[in-house]
Amino acid sequence: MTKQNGPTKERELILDILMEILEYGGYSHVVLKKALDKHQYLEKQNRAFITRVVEGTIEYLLTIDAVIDQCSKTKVKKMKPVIRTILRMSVYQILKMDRIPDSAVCDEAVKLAVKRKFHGLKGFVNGVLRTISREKETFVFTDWSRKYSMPDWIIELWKQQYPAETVERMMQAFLEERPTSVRCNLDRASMEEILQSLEQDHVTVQKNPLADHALLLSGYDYLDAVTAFREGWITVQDVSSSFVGEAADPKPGDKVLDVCGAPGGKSLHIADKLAGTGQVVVRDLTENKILLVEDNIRRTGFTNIRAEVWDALEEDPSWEEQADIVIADLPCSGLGIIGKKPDIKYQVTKEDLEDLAELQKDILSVVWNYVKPGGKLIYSTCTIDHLENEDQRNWILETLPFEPVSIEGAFGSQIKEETMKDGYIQLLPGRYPCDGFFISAFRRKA
Ligand SMILES: C[S@@+](CC[C@H](N)C(=O)[O-])C[C@H]1O[C@@H](n2cnc3c(N)ncnc32)[C@H](O)[C@@H]1O
Repeated sequence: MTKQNGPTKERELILDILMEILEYGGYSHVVLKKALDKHQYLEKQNRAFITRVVEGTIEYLLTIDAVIDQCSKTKVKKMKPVIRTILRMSVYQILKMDRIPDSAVCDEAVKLAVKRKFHGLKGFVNGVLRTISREKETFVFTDWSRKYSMPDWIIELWKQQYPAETVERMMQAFLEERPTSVRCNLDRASMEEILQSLEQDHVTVQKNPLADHALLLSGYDYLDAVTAFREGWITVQDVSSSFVGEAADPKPGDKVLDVCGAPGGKSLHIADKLAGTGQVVVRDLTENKILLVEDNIRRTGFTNIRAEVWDALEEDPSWEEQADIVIADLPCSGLGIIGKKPDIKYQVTKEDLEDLAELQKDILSVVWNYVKPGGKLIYSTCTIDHLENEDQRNWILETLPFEPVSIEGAFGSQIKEETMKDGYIQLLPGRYPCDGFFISAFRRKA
């Protein structure tokens, strides 16, 4: 680690990144990626340290704040934003990173406070952190909100919908370390070629237990430096999300419309499955989103896919009854991907769920008519919440001219749920080693 009189560069960066996320509402994955891209000169281990402390502090924020509040007269909410951020990132290191001596964490925190012109508060920072370090074995929370750092309203919502053990397992799973989940573009390269290339780049690879087309990667620095990624042989996509392509099960020559498709994960998978035949059109709301899709199309090199800006709420008569498959992977609350994007649990509100459910219905009311009679509609979300999932499926069956299509066996032998014969599944973290995801498949009645 780069040592200097002031705080280390890495800790200054962590402070800046966390300030942007926790005080100004930035998305953790976006802010972190931007910072790491800008500081590519940092060594791999320092970049890994930054990522771990930023992600960990956000994941455990409610637990960390409860610990600080127990040991400080001034409560976290009343503290100066810079000071509370220094304390939060330091408490994460004290509680969760054994290899760093607590005394070093305290010293660095004091240096950070001084560097950010809070000389007068260095005694306070030092005092709070030394107390926490001394008493750390005593912080045992039994209530789920502080134990798993989950807002009460989300716990209550899930407890109304699932058995308590399922909810607890889910929250435990969200806090587990996750390698990067990638899907292999098997029309671009064979699994053998991909594995060989990853090995040459010294990437640690595990087979994904849930699907033959998916791998779990770790031990790399940036993805852009991994040959298999640069060549477009792999795409970052959770295995649960790749099941949308499996449920769609496109046939050679199919015409597919993905109405809310950036950055293109599901569409690229379908383009891969179509093996150069058919046509996939990916739409999203803004030019910036479509640029992301186009980057991915360029990188993967598929020629049977294109992207365009289109508001899914706006009817497009040119697509009426034209699509063999419509993918409606709609905007949702994202409660299933809290493990990857932990800031979601603090940002989403109960009202958001209701607004999103309305938006999903509004979009579905337009896009269903693009499916040709006998064609398929796939409705999916990356959330865990009946209002956006099972209730929407029921609404589709009651309101639109669709019937369920069985997805039994569609995701390989490891995924078995009773509901699959009725054309839907709610994947739950903790039950399966993947994100929380909802997929439902329908056929338009002739
Ligand atoms: C869940 S994400 C899609 C992820 C994508 N299917 C994938 O696999 O990469 C939902 C997308 O819907 C887009 N979106 C939201 N409102 C929209 C609208 N009215 N029309 C088109 N796209 C919209 C968002 O910009 C976002 O990219």
